[in-house]
Amino acid sequence: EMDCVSRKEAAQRTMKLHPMWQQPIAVPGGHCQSPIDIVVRKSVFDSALKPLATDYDPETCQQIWNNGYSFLVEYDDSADKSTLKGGPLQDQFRLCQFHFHWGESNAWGSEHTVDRRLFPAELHLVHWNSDKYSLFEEAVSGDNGLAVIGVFLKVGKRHEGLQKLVDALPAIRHKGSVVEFTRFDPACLLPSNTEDYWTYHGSLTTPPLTESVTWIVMKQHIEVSHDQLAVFRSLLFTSAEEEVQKSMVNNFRVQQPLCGRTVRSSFT
Ligand SMILES: NS(=O)(=O)c1ccc(NCc2ccco2)cc1
Ligand SMILES: [Zn+2]
Repeated sequence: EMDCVSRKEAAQRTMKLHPMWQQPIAVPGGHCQSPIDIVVRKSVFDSALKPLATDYDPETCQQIWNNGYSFLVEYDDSADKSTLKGGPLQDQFRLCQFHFHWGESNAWGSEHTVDRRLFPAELHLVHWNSDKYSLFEEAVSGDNGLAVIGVFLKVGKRHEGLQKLVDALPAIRHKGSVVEFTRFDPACLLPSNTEDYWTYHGSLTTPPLTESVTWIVMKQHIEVSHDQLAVFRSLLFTSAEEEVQKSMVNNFRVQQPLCGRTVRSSFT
């Protein structure tokens, strides 16, 4: 059972187990960190939780790039065009980007787990509270600033909507590369059932690890093919100039202590 460890211990765990971060990370407060293991039988049903209301405009899709942690598809969030409301949220949130986390094998790769079950990958759709803030950067460290939808990926049939994105990846193999990427509707990456989810208060899972996130983790996964996932693994952590190239795999953070938080479910 993961106890609520000291910040030092948590930082040591993160650093030791997670080669991606060499420098120790002093997390702000550190008792609402993500990801977590979702213990289904300990989640609390809340009948007030509404279905997710996403309203994404594919015309706001701008570019896809390799930031050295994952690859991001970025959206124009200068107006309320691609929005998320409903679910556990009281305010309106704007989509700014989505990205994934995955493993070197199909046996692991997700950040959240469900009753300790690992998935080969996890999609994060990142939104910020445009009722309270005027920029993502402000919302990152603000109260109730962010809402991230997590969707688990399983290996199975080919995901037709994902293929346009997979085809763009060879052009951004190295850290820092960017290509134009337009008219992509991220709604195609959501499961058919957007009523059933778990929600809890947590953090970003990469630096700055700020605890401003309302997490919404979908119960239903999406399926992608083995070959599509293999293209994710062809990306590199390293930039073109670096002599030693490192495959972009295992870009997930280890589970963090729940520290007494309640995970609510929108379904029984
Ligand atoms: N994996 S995730 O969904 O929790 C996530 C989402 C977004 C960022 N952004 C990090 C950032 C950039 C500028 C300020 O902050 C980091 C992590
Ligand atoms: Zn993420």
